[in-house]
Amino acid sequence: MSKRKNNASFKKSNKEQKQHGKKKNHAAQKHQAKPQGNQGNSPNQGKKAVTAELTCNGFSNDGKGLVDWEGKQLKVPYLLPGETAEIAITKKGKYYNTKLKRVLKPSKDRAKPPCPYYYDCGGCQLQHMNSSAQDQLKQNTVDHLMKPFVKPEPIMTMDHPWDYRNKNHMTFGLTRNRQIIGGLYAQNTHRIIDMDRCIIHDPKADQIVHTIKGMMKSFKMIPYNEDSGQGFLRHVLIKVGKASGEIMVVLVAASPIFKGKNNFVKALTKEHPEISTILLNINDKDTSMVLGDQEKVLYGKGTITDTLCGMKFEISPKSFYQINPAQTEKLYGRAVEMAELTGKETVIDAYCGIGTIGLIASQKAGKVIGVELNKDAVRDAIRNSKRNGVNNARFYQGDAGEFMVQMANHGDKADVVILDPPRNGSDEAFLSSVVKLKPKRVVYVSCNPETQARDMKYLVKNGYTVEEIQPVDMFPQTHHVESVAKLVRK
Ligand SMILES: C[S@@+](CC[C@H](N)C(=O)[O-])C[C@H]1O[C@@H](n2cnc3c(N)ncnc32)[C@H](O)[C@@H]1O
Repeated sequence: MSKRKNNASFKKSNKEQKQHGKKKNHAAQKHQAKPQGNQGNSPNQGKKAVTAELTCNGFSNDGKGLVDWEGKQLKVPYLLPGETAEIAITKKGKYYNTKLKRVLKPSKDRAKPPCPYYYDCGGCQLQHMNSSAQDQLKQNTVDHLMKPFVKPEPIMTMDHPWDYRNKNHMTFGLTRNRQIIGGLYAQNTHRIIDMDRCIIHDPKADQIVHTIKGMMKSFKMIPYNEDSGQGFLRHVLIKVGKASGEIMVVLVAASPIFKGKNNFVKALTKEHPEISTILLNINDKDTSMVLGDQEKVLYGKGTITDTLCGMKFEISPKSFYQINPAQTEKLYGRAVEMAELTGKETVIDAYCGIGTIGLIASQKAGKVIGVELNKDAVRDAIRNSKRNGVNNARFYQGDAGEFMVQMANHGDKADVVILDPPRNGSDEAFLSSVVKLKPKRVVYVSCNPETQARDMKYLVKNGYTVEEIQPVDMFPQTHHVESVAKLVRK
């Protein structure tokens, strides 16, 4: 983003920050009877809105209600199937922006969002639905996408679908009258919503952020300003070992010069003796990425450890670790079951992160080969292998696709391939090499069933059958859903 663009958005942000309290109360008064939507199919381009009374006839995969209007299907945030509502529609060119003005006939699935920031934040998309309706929506999403393969199993749900996130990051800023605020961004903006609690975060993590926010003034820690490039503290990232109770605090700053750091660390750990480690991460780039390249340990060992499926895992600040460990145990349990290991197999754990799935599978396999792009995560995986006394697993750093191409070219063998790629799925280099390697089983773990279905279509065209699909609710209150599938060679 250019500086010029940043400046323009800052002016808007300041104005929005000033109006925020007023606007929020207004929405809170209204939302029970008249849910407010503020995100549509396109940016609102300022044309006069038409209000239409429409009935919702379905759901989009991202949790919005679908309505038909003038021969078009439009998405309406916060609208539920079966509901009739007044909807403001703005059209410019071929784009439409919709806003839910008033629900005239509410659905029995409608719930009052417990979070006061829900309609402003956008981090969650489904708090206006009760739990069983959320489960049904995710089930329907996976069922629909997996129709060409096999009927998915019932979704594995979470008993207490709150407080589950073991990782959070909050951003800091200044209001016009130079009060420090901190919280999450409002949806589709870089405007900070000043908040002390996000009800899907680990509560302890939010308490630590609240303490830091309170300490910033006395330590003269100025929040970083994206537009001017001035200031020090950009974000605080917290990782919590839900089983171990260990906590990592990462202070993300624009500069390595941290005056008073020893006193700051002393004061923070005095207030929160449960903190295991504190790091300073330097991010001096004009970027929306949270973490920069350099980091320095200020307190403790720089990593935390957590227990998952009976094994211990060390986690670095930049390594991926599943954000909902209670549901991850269910997910990994099904993945290992689907791998049908007898103790002899060579298993590839592709996109392995800190080695979690591969190391858990290693107890039932002949040999595990893990591959991962992030070098910190690979270092963690190797350490985790030693820590758990595993001697039949090897981990390599590199692109999973290139690694598999090399394996296929060398004529290497694999009995089972487990893959767990990022949201955009795998690539043809990887999938075509799987086909060449001819593993008996492929276990595909995914946080995006859309790309999972796309990739499985390729494997099915090239000699595999999908035998089982298990959806897991790893991200309650949001529209995201995880799914694991078992494919076997015909
Ligand atoms: C969804 S995470 C899964 C990690 C791990 N399996 C777990 O359950 O914790 C995806 C991982 O893929 C890694 N990754 C992203 N692109 C990659 C690539 N091209 N090759 C190898 N690994 C990649 C990311 O760094 C991340 O650790």
